[in-house]
Amino acid sequence: MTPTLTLKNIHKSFEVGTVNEHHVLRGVNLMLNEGDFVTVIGGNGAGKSTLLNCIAGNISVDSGEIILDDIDITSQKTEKRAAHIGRVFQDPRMGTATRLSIEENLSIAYARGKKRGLSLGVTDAQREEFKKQLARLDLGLEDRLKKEVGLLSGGQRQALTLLMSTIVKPKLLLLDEHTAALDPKASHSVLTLTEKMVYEDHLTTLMITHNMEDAIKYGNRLVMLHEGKIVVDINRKQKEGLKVQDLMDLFQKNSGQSLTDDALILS
Ligand SMILES: Nc1ncnc2c1ncn2[C@@H]1O[C@H](COP(=O)(O)OP(=O)(O)OP(=O)(O)O)[C@@H](O)[C@H]1O
Repeated sequence: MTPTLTLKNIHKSFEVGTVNEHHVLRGVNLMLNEGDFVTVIGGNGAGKSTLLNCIAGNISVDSGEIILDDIDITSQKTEKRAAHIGRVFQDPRMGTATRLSIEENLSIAYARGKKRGLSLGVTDAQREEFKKQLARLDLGLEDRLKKEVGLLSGGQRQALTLLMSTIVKPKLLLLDEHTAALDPKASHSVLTLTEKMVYEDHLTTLMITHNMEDAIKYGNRLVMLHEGKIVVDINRKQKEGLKVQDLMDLFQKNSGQSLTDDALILS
C-alpha cells in the first residue's frame, strides 16, 4: 500500500546566519497510511506548528521531501496543496468568513479543488447537501443556513470549519490545536466530532494537541516531537491502557530528558 503522506528527513532553520539562528526541524521522518489518525504532542517550541506549516506549504523546508499520495509536493505552492490538504487552526476566527452566512461559507468550501472557481450562489441541491452535512455536527446548524458565521460560538465555528475542511474529502487533514482556544466542554464536543468525522470519512489526519490524555485517547497512533525530532511513535495497540505517566517515562527513555514542560497538560 502506498503511504498517503511521507516526510523524508525534513530540516528547517529560521533566521539562518544571525545570532538567532534556530534549527527547528532536525530530520523528521514520518509515514502515514490512508485513514491514519495521528496525534502529535510536544512541548513549547518543539516544532509542531512548523511541521504542519511545512506540510501545508506556508513554510518551505530547507531539505527533505514531502510526498502526498505519490506526488512530491515539497516545492508546490500553498494554494495548489490546499486543494488536497484541509486545515483547522487554533483560532476559531480563522478558516471561516465572519460576515458571510453558514451556507455561503460552505459554498466556498465546496468549490475547493473544483475548476468552476469561487461562487457564493447556492443551488437547491447544494443546500440539501449542506443541510445533510450540517446535521452530522448535531448542533442544529442545518436549520440556520442563513445565519452569519460571526454570530456563532467558538465551538460552533470550529465544528463548521472542520466540516468546511472536509466537505470535499482532503487527502490529508491538519488540525493545529483546533480545540485549545475553547472551553473544556466545547473542546470535548469538537474532539468527539473530530473523531466521528475522521473515522466516518476515513480521513488521514495529523492532530496537534497539548493535552497528553487527549493524545492518548484519540487516534490510532501518537507521535511525540522534541527539539525537532520524533522521539516517540506508538500505534493503537501500544496506546491501549497507556497512562500519562507511561508516556512521560517513554519520552524520558527515548529523549534522555525528563518532561518538565508545564505547557503540556498532563491530565
Ligand atoms: N517564522 C518564524 N521565524 C522565526 N522563528 C520561528 C518562526 N516560526 C517558528 N519559529 C520558532 O520555531 C520554534 C518552533 O516553533 P513552533 O511554533 O513550530 O513550535 P510548537 O511545537 O508548535 O510550539 P507551541 O506548542 O508553543 O505552539 C520556536 O522557537 C519558534 O519561535
